[in-house]
Amino acid sequence: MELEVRRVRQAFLSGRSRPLRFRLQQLEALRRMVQEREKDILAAIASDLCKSEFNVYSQEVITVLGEIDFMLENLPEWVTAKPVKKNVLTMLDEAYIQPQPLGVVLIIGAWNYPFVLTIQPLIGAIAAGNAVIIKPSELSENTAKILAKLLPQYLDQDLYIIINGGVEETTELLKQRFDHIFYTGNTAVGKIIMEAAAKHLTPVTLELGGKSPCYIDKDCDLDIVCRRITWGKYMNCGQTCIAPDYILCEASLQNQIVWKIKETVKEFYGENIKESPDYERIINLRHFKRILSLLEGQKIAFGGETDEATRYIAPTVLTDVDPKTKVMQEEIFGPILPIVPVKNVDEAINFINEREKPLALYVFSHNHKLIKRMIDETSSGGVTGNDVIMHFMLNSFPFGGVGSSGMGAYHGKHSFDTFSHQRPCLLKSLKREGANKLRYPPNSQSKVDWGKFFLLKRFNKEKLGLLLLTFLGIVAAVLVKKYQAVLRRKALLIFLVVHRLRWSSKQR
Ligand SMILES: NC(=O)c1ccc[n+]([C@@H]2O[C@H](COP(=O)([O-])OP(=O)(O)OC[C@H]3O[C@@H](n4cnc5c(N)ncnc54)[C@H](O)[C@@H]3O)[C@@H](O)[C@H]2O)c1
Ligand SMILES: CCCCCCCCCCCCCCCCCC=O
Repeated sequence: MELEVRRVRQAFLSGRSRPLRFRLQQLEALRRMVQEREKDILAAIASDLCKSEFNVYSQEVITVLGEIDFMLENLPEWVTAKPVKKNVLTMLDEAYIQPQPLGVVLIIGAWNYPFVLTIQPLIGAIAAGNAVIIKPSELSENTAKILAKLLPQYLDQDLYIIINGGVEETTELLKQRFDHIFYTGNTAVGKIIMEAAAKHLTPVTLELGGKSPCYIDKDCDLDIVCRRITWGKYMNCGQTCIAPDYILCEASLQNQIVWKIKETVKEFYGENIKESPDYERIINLRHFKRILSLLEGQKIAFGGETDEATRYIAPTVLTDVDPKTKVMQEEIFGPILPIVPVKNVDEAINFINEREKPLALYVFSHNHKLIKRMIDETSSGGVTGNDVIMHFMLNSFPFGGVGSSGMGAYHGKHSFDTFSHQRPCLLKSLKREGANKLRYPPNSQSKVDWGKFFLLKRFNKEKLGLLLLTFLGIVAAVLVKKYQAVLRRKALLIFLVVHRLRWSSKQR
C-alpha cells in the first residue's frame, strides 16, 4: 500500500494533473469509458444489486454522464483566479483567490449505488487537479472488478489508481497519509475513518446515513404523496441513503396511507413483486437478517413476505409504531416503512429535533407556510418539499449530511470546492515603502489613530471618491505652487500667440 500511495504522490508532484487541458482530457476519457463500455458497466451493477439495466442507467449512469458534462462546461471558469475586494491597505496590490488541488485524495465508495457513489466524487477530484486512490465497496464486487479493469484503460495510470479489498485492505490504506479522504458509508465506519485521518490531520468528507423522516400533513393530495413516497422508499429495495426512513402523520391518516401505498406498490411492481424487473434484492445475508430483525413485534399493515434464498423482502408498511422499538432506533436501509402517529406538526418537529440530524427530510403539504416552518425549525442534510430523493439530482445543490449524517458536501461546483484549496494570493510591489511606516516599529498613539482611520472607518464608494478628489486637489495645488513662474510665462506666451493669430486673420 505504502509503495502504491508513494507512486501516486510522485505522479501528483510531477505536476501533470494540474493543467486545465489535462483535467479536461481525463474527464473526456472517463466519459468515453462510460459510453464505450456501457454494456459491461450496466451488467456489473445489475448483477450486484439484482437490478434491471434500465434502472442502473437512470439511477446511476445518467447522473455520472450529467456530472462530467457539467464539469467540462464549467471547469475553465472555476479554475481561474478570482479577484477579491480590497481594503485601503491593499488598494494598490493584486489580490485574488486561486483554487489549487489538495494533492492525493482517497475515495472510499459504498455498495448501494456503487457506480455513482464512487465515480461522482472521482469526477470532482480530477476536475480539481488531484491524484486519486479509489477504494470501491467490496460488497458490490462485480462493480469493483469492472472499475479495476476499465479505469486504467482510460485514465492516467499513475495519477488515478484503484485498490480493491475489504476491511483489512482499507485499514491498511488508512494508515497512509492523504491530503483528503472522501468516504461514503455508515456512521460507525465514518468514525473509524475520521480517527485514522486525524493521525495525519487529513481533512475528511463523510457522506453518512441516518433516519430520514417524512412528514405528511393532512392538507395534501394523498394519492400523489403516496406514489412519490412509494417510489423513493422501495427504489433499490429501500437501500438508498436518502430514502424516506419513516412516516410521521396524524393517526387519522394512517389507514388511507397504507391503502394508497399498497395500491401503488401493485401498480409499480405488479401482483407478483418477485417477478418485477423493477424490484431489487437485499445486498447480502447479513443485511437481510438485520432487516428481518426490525420486524419483530411490529404490526405489519401489508408486506412482510421474505425469501432468504434470494434475499427478497417485500415492500412492507408498519403501523402504530412505537418510537422506542428497534426499527426506530437504527437506519432501516431496506423496504420497511414504519408509520409513527403524531398529534400535529409541533409534535412532528419535536420528534425530529429530539433525534440525530438526518441526511434528508421530506414534508408533504399544500400549505407552503407549514413546509417553510418545518425547514426553519429542524435541521437535516437536505430537504425536499412534496417529493422525495429529488434534491440529489440537482447538482447546483451541495449534497451532504449534517451532524451524525455527515460533514462536507459534493456535486457540481461543490465537488470542485471540496477537492480544492482556496488559496488567497496577495501580490505587493516593492515600491511605496513610505506607506508601510505606519505598521513598522516604533508604534505610537498617532500611528494607532491612523490605523483606526484607515482600517476601522467604513469607506463606501462616495467617501473614497471624495477622498480621491481632495487628494487630487492637494496635488494640483502643490504643482501649481511649485511651477507658478513657469506656468505664468507659458500662459503669457499662449495669450500672445492667440492674439497674434487673431490679428493676422483679421488683416486678411
Ligand atoms: N450520504 C451518502 O451519500 C450515502 C450514500 C450511500 C450510503 N450511505 C450510507 O452508508 C450506509 C450503507 O453503506 P455501508 O456502510 O453498508 O457500505 P459499505 O459496507 O460498502 O462500506 C462503505 C465503505 O467502507 C469500507 N469499510 C467498511 N468497514 C470498514 C472498516 N471497519 N474500516 C475501514 N473501512 C471500512 C468498505 O470497504 C466500503 O468501501 C448507510 O448508512 C447509508 O445511509 C450514505
Ligand atoms: C425522464 C427520465 C428521467 C429519469 C431520471 C430518473 C431519476 C432517478 C433518480 C434516482 C436517483 C437515485 C440516486 C440516489 C443516490 C442516493 C445516494 C445514496 O444512497
